[in-house]
Amino acid sequence: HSIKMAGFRDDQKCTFPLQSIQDVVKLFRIELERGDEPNLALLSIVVGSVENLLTCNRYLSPRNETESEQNVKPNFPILELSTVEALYCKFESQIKGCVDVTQYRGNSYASRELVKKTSDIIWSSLTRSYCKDRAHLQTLYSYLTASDLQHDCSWLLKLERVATQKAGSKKDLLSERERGSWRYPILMATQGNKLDCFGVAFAVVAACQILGYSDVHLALSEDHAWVIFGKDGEETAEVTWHGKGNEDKRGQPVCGPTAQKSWLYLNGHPVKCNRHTEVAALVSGINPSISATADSKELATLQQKLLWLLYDQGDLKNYPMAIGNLGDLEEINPTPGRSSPIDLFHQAIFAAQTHYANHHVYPYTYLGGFFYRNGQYKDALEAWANAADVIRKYNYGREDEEIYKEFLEIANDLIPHLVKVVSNQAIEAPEKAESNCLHDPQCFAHLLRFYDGLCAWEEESSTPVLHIGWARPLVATISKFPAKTRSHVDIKISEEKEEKVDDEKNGSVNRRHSHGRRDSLQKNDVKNEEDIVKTKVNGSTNVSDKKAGK
Ligand SMILES: CC1(C)CN=C(N2CCN(c3ncnc4sc(CC(F)F)cc34)CC2)S1
Repeated sequence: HSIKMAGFRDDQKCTFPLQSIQDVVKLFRIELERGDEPNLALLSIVVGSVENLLTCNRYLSPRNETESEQNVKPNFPILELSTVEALYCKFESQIKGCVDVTQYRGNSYASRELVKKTSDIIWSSLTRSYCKDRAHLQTLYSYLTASDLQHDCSWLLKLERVATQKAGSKKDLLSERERGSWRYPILMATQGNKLDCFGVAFAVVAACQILGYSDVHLALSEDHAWVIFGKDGEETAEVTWHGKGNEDKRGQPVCGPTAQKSWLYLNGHPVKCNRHTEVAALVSGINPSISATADSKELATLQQKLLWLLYDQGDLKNYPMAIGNLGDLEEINPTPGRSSPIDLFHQAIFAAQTHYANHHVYPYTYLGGFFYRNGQYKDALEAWANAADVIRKYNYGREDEEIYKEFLEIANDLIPHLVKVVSNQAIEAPEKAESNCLHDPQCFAHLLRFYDGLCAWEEESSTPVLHIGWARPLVATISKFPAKTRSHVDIKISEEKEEKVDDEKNGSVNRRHSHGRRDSLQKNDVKNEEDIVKTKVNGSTNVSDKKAGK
């Protein structure tokens, strides 16, 4: 049956061909500022095309012809409207060809069947087997074009070079524009649909937008993505897989015991996107890495400018990770007149505290990582202790590996390194010993709070967290703090009766006994209040706060 192709509007077309970072930013500005919804499929194809050219296809522009292939420095590809339209129409016809919306006519909200059907279309068209955590698999460009040929791309470039050299005279040199467009049909010819976990979820939302369902939106945790739909976005559905070796739960709602306690689902505090936040997720997902050691500067600059555009529109206000990504980019390449990385990381923390009941870990690890890289070790320990105060709210489950690895690296790699550096400082510059971290009880208090959070995370969990591999670095770290420092940390055992603390972990009321051990009680078996005491850990410094590096 004939499918009506919705071409692009004039204000979208007028920005093509895209030949610079500014052109792409202008297209995004038009999409974001217009009254109607930004077109997720269009923007994903554009970003994916540019990313592919700047990282996989090591774009050669005529000016670089003479330079040897190795140190080619791309400036910016030329992205033709025809290429983007062709890929968009391919996606649109595939989706509209497979979903008979007349079957769902009537209710203006999407149904679970429709969401599952859309997910099945994307899912069943993915290449059989491929490396799922490879880079550059997050956009519709990757889904709609062959990535297999990318490896042969050098063959393609050599073929072109031979062809143009054969042509001899200048006039036969194909213009970059023609060569560029000629190059695409081959990439489109073979199937090669690849997407990563996030890419599948994004593709489902983009497909539902094309089908006219404005209620289907992306829900994002710190390591997973699913969709919300229906009246007030009350319905949830898994649409993609998570991790390795986990059976996918596509079509099922996100609920039940696993979703309530595990970090993977953020205990009911995921980022619930609107169309603008979905554009922010697409931009956050831009991956400038060319190789393990090299990044495309152009692509990083594009990502940074697009994030500032979204920031200025207020679209990052409830998206802590996107603000964190911007902070990382600003650390590498500061934009004059803009917020500092530390300000941005604090804005991400504020967003998590304001919108998500402080249930997100990454805002604190963004900040901790920044302090660590910049040698501000006391602040790093405090940020990591705050991160541990978040994870203590959860039970550790088998799909929480990513955050487990994050804390493992902090505890067994970053903190031991930090402690080695400061103990060398104490030896090399004894006169500065007073401001040294190892002589600051507050640093030791942060360390204890960090480990206490990990212990609390483990309690009542189905899977243990800590093991002997954690103990060795812990002992080494603690023993670097002199007894004098440790003695100044007063662990207050106050006899006052503790307020009931409703720990969101499992609805139980948590109380602390005099030994600081946490013993969670179920709601119904309330113990005798008198033996409940409160323990507080904080460092009282033997130097003024100022000198303690506050
Ligand atoms: C402090 C860190 C270790 C540095 N980067 C971190 N990131 C955390 C993950 N990142 C993200 N940045 C924006 N949005 C999202 S949504 C998502 C889950 C996925 F399944 F959809 C991940 C993620 C970006 C990078 S955490």
